[in-house]
Amino acid sequence: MIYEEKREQGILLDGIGLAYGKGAAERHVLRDISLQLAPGEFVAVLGPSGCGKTSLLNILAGYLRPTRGTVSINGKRHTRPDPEVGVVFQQANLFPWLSLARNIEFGMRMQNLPKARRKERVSYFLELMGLEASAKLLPHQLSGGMKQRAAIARTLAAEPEIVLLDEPFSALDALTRENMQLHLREIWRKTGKCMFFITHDVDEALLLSSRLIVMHPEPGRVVEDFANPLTAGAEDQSFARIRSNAEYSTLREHLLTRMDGVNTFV
Ligand SMILES: Nc1ncnc2c1ncn2[C@@H]1O[C@H](COP(=O)(O)OP(=O)(O)OP(=O)(O)O)[C@@H](O)[C@H]1O
Repeated sequence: MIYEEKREQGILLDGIGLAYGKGAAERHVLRDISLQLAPGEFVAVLGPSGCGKTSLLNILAGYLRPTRGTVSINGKRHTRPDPEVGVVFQQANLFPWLSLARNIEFGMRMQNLPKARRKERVSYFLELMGLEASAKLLPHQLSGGMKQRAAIARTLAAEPEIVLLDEPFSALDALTRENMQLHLREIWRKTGKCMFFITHDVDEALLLSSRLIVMHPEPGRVVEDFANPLTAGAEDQSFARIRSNAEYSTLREHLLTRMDGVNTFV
């Protein structure tokens, strides 16, 4: 019984396959992807362009129906977008007519959470993101990094089971990006959410994740899935310290080869 309860926790992808098009135009984009994602995991997903990372994220989000297989969340079939899955995109996509605080509150309003609870959570996330002083500003008055922090706060405030992030920092400059990475790590540690984080940046994946997944294309499939030894039990280490770990460059090279050398490793 205990085993049953444990087995049902988290997100389960079972035999996911996806084809776009029909007949002669049919293209198999994902094949037989089975993954179990546990609460509290930070999963970085790497892979060459076109290997199906975003398609997989869209299936997890409930935006796209797989051709084969199922997605379940805590034992319940997941087939359409719902508040259990939060999504953060490359561009912040804030509502331009709402203040930063109102943007963060938006998902909670949709869920009809009581006003006092909404207020409390907006304050919590404004503080967590270091955005208290900007609560009343409109999106066009914010920097790129602030907008993306607000977008992450808006997603988390709706209390999803899992947060899907599709290259959320790729539009930011290097300094803002590193700040955002630190913020995200802090938020992940404080909230204990499962993060499913797509990136092209091997360093970002190594610094942030607790688990690393590499996909290969045609059709998209998982070819590597392992716990990140650099961050295990060291989540509060500085990035410089993680980078100075003797294993860092070996692992980095390995991932780069796996991402690049698709033909060598198939
Ligand atoms: N709506 C669609 N119709 C047909 N083909 C599609 C569609 N969306 C994606 N594809 C194709 O599916 C494959 C996987 O695309 P996807 O965007 O999931 O890959 P990706 O790994 O996220 O790529 P990138 O890293 O460049 O964002 C690509 O070959 C793409 O051209």
